[in-house]
Amino acid sequence: MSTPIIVMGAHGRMGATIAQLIRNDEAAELAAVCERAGRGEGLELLGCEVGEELGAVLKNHPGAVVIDFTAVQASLSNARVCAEHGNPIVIGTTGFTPAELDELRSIAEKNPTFWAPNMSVGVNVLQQVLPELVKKLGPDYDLEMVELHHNKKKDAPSGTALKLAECLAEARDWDLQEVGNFSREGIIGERPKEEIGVQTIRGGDVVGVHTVYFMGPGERIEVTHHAHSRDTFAQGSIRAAKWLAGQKPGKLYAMADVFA
Ligand SMILES: NC(=O)C1=CN([C@@H]2O[C@H](COP(=O)(O)OP(=O)(O)OC[C@H]3O[C@@H](n4cnc5c(N)ncnc54)[C@H](OP(=O)(O)O)[C@@H]3O)[C@@H](O)[C@H]2O)C=CC1
Ligand SMILES: O=C(O)C1=N[C@H](C(=O)O)C[C@H](O)C1
Repeated sequence: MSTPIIVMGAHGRMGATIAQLIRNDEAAELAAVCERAGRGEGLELLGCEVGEELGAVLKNHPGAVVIDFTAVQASLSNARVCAEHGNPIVIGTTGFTPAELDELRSIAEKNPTFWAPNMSVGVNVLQQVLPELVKKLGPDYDLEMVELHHNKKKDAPSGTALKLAECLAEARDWDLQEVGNFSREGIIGERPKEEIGVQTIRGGDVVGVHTVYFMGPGERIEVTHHAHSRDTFAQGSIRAAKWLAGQKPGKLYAMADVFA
């Protein structure tokens, strides 16, 4: 069976990658792509419907799954439109505030909705493994993270870094809102024990690198995930779309649900 998929932001770095991979996937069909009004030039080469307004496109494709890697306000609006039409939606956009994520959670109660700040297999395995490392190393190890991305990225720290930092914090029974330190400058004094530092580096065409440091007495462990290309995220989103097509609403699904 082939899952019909609609790709938002099809000229974007992720949208374009996802649309191409769907075309090469026998178990998925590129039903339509959407771009901002007047920005659809060249997309007709994809051989599917090219739309500007999601609601109008969904009327032609009941049941199709929408994949959205755009921007926070666009993704929220697209999630609302999908809920009106009953089309499932997979969102990869990062930079949501806690309140905006709450809105996605409430939409997910009525319509199948999925969000993951990183759709690679490796990062999702890291989410399971990092808490084990925190617990096995014990409380003497300081936890820090550095994330590198390309110079076009708009949000900081990355959604992945925030998610991994949440995993670290939970493993220590800490609240990231209280212990997260996202910038250091000046005479800041000694590092508090209850802290997780997350530093952001931007430059060039780096696809995405996340390093978690466990720094203790006399030694340190560094765990790094390198994304070699956007295909790894795109393949994850297509896998999630195929999976979401068969799900009922109820919760905001994540990659762990797909792997379960
Ligand atoms: N979850 C994951 O695994 C991954 C998540 N991401 C996240 O995905 C998002 C997109 O990344 P990327 O592809 O690099 O970004 P791009 O800027 O390359 O692409 C975004 C696309 O969305 C469109 N868009 C943005 N805002 C709007 C809007 N308000 N209305 C309609 N269309 C809009 C853009 O159009 P225009 O150019 O006209 O603005 C563009 O086509 C980011 O939040 C990024 O962090 C990225 C990689 C992996
Ligand atoms: O904007 C990107 O490029 C990426 N964004 C995601 C994030 O913010 O974590 C995932 C990946 O690292 C690439």
